[in-house]
Amino acid sequence: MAQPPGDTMPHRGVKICGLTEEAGFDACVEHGADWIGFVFFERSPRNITPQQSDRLSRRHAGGPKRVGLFVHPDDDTLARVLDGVKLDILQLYASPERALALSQRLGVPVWLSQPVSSRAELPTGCLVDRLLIEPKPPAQATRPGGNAQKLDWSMLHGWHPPFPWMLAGGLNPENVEEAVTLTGAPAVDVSSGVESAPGVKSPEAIKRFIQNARKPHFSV
Ligand SMILES: O=C(O)c1ccccc1N[C@@H]1O[C@H](COP(=O)(O)O)[C@@H](O)[C@H]1O
Repeated sequence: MAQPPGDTMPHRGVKICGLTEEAGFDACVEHGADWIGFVFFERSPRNITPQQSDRLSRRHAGGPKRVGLFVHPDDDTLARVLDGVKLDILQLYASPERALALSQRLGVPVWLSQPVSSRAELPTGCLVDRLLIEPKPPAQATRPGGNAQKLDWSMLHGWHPPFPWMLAGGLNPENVEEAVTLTGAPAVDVSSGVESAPGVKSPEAIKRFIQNARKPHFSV
């Protein structure tokens, strides 16, 4: 539903994904990110071990919820990571059925990444706690996300699904305000767009991304 500027705006959720070092993590806490993501995927420049993520996470009690990102994880991988670090939410690249089964078995909220390339591919239902709407990766990509690739936001125009979702893919401090204005996304996720080098977060970019994502806007 469109809202004129000046009305009470709903809180726009912000997730900063792929934290590996202290400065980035501290910036997320300081500037009020809702969620931070740890990537447990070896082919990512943001890959982190359970022990490293646990050390980072323990720098601050409370703060953003800790999201663990997994790409088609087997049961052993999940068990090993969950043994090493406390995660509040699992973000999965998996089939909806596998995601649902894991959520029921592990008793942890599960988000599902949903790559799309056209409006016709937008999901009509959600079996888990939230969907992340993002572009399909380029043909030569070595990972399904975290490629700084932008979705064609126009495909989300007027899309108001009855389930929680989040916009991801190619967002950065400069374009996030336009992205939320055009899509009405209730929450946004960024990884590459707040980095000074692959896998190294920029505290300054994190601050600007969070501020710009939450600027009041007139959603269309
Ligand atoms: O960040 C990664 O390295 C990554 C690796 C494998 C799967 C997903 C990954 N990141 C997620 O991809 C999207 C978009 O990222 P970007 O902002 O375009 O870099 C986001 O959901 C990240 O959580």
